[in-house]
Amino acid sequence: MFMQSAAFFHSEMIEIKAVTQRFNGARGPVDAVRDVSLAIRKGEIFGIIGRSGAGKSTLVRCLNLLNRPTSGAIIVDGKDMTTLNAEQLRSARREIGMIFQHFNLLSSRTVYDNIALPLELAGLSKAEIAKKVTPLLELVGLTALKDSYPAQISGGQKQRVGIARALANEPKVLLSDEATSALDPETTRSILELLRKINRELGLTIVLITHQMEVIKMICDRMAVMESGEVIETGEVLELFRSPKHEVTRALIGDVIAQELPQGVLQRLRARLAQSDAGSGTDHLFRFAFTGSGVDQPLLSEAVRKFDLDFNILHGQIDEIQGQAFGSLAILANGTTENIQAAMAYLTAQGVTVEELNHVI
Ligand SMILES: Nc1ncnc2c1ncn2[C@@H]1O[C@H](COP(=O)(O)OP(=O)(O)OP(=O)(O)O)[C@@H](O)[C@H]1O
Repeated sequence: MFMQSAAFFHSEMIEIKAVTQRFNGARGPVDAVRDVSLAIRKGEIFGIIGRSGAGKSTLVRCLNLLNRPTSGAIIVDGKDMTTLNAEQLRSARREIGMIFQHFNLLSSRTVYDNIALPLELAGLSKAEIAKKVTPLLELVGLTALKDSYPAQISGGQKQRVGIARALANEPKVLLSDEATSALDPETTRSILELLRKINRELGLTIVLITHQMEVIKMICDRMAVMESGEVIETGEVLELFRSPKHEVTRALIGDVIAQELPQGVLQRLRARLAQSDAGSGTDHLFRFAFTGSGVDQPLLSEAVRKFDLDFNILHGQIDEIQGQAFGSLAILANGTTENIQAAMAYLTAQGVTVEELNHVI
C-alpha cells in the first residue's frame, strides 16, 4: 500500500532534468539545448514556444530519445529514458506518439493502412488491427475517407491521419512538432480542437512545440519559452500573457499584434515610434491586458480624461484563455511623458497590466 502511494501521487508525466544536447556544427560545437529542466504534468497540454533555431525540435526529440541528450535525464512516467536498453526503449517509445509539420504519411498506403502501420509493426492480427483502427477513424472524423490515398485528401485531413496513427498504440504522451504550421488558420483551429478533445477524452498528456503564440493561446495549459537553447520563462499561459517577464516572450506576443495590423498602418506606426525614440515625438505604444472584471470597466476613458491624453486603439481582442475572459488592447498613446507615466501608473493600480511595446513591434 505504502509502496504504491509514492507512484500514485506522482503527478508529473515528464521530467526533463538538466538536459544539454551538443552538436558538432560547421563552426564548432553548438548547444542546441542547454541545461533545460522542465516538469510536465499528467493530462496537461504543455506548449514550448520559441523562434526558429531556439532549440524546440531538438528538445522535443530528446523526449523519445530520437536525440540522445549529451547530458541530463529524461524521465517519462517514472522511467529514465536515457538508461533503457534497446528493447526497453522500443517499448517505452510505443507510449509516446508523435505528429509532424509535414505529416510523414506513406503515399502508397490508404488512410486506413497508414493508421494501421504501427499496429502491423507491433505484430497485431488483421482482426485486432481493425478493432483499433475503426474507432480511431471515427475519433478523427475520417471514416468516409478510409480508402483514400494521401494525395487525394487535404492538409488538415492528412494531419488527422497523422494524429490517428500516433494514437494507434494508445500512448500516454503525444508530441506535436509544429503540427499546424503548414495549415491555414481555419484548419489549424479544427486540428487544435481535435487535440483538445483527445486530451480531455483520453486524458492524454500533450507536448506541443510551435513558433506561434496563437496556437499556445488556443489550447495550452502551461508553457515554456525557449531562446538560444535555454528555457527563459515558464508558467501558466494566462499568467504569461498577462505579464510576460522576458523580452522574448513580450516580442512573441507583440508578433500577434504586428501580424494583424495592415502593412501600411504598421509602417506609419514604426515611423512615429522612431521619432519618439529619437526624442522628437510624443507617441508611445502600449499593450494593456485585462482579466476578469477589468474587461468591462471604463478605465481607459477615465485615464484619457484624467491625464489629458489621446488614445488610438490599434488592435483589440477579447479571448478566453483557460476559461477566463482575457482582453488585450494595443494602444498608441500621445501626450507629455509625465502624463503618460502617471496614466500608466493609474491603470496599473486599477489592475491592468501595462506593457510598453515600442521596441518589440
Ligand atoms: N543535427 C544537428 N547538427 C548540428 N546542429 C544542429 C543539429 N540539429 C539542430 N542543430 C542546431 O541547433 C539549433 C536548434 O535547432 P532546432 O531545430 O532544435 O531549433 P527549433 O527551435 O526547432 O527551430 P526550427 O523551428 O527552425 O526547427 C540550431 O542552431 C540548429 O542549427
